[in-house]
Amino acid sequence: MLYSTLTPSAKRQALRARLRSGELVEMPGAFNPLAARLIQDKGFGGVYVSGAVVAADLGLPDVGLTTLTEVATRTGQIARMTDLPTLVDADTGFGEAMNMARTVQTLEDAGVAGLHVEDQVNPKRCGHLDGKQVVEDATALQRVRAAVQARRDPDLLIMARTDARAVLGFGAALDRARALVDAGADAVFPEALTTPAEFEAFASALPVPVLANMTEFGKSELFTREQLADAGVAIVIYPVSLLRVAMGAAERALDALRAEGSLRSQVPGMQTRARLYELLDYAGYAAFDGSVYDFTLKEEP
Ligand SMILES: C[C@](O)(C(=O)O)[C@H](CC(=O)O)C(=O)O
Ligand SMILES: [Mg+2]
Repeated sequence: MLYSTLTPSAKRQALRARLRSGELVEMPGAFNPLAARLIQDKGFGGVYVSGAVVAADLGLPDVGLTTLTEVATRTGQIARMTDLPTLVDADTGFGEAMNMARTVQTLEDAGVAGLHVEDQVNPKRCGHLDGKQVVEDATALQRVRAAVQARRDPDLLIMARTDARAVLGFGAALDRARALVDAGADAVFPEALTTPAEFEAFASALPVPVLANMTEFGKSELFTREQLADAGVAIVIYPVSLLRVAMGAAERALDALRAEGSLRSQVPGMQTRARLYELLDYAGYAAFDGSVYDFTLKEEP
């Protein structure tokens, strides 16, 4: 009950150990704190907090409109719900060097195990859309140096994302990734690579873990965990997937309600009350103090 049983520092150490083991870490994106619980329950290695999802949740496009406070608040709510390490999308750091320093410390306080900062020009956009731009080398490196310098916990994973592949080409993206690692990045997120061979080239050329972004409807095909592990990828994120699944289901249910006048036909696809209570650990609360809340369940159909 009340969730995370581990300190942020223990989760950071666990992520680092897991990365050292060489085993691929799969991180579905949690669109809310409860989803983080589900991700843990299903045996995944980490939870991702997507900038696109935080924005979409607020009804905003992913074009740098969300504020550090909004992202950090949501991230803290998600991270405290799970014992898994949380990796958060820090976009471009919400400004340049000084803002980056504040961003890192604020997200560190929110309990994340790691964060990624990218080299897009502001206003940023989804890395799988056309027309994005990247900053000069000097600015990109300064962002990473500022992030690394600002962290207080040396185990906080600072990941550099480069969007250069789609803008400057493969070779330039790899050069930039090498420079970002020299600037202190603990891991690299090469955005919008197109083939497993490209992931393999990054993973073998860089001395740090490499992340693959398996976002749907983007520029990368949806490679399997085996393909990514064979390519030497260390972390895979499914950033917006659960939001897409949930919103797809919500839309179908609303259509059914319009058409049928009740949700009866939709009940078999719903998470049951019992399963919801299990995820929320009602039993733990009742055991902690039965006088605070006692509950009984009706039989599920
Ligand atoms: C990973 C990403 O940065 C995110 O915010 O989740 C997005 C995902 C998406 O828009 O599909 C991205 O830029 O790839
Ligand atoms: Mg993003």
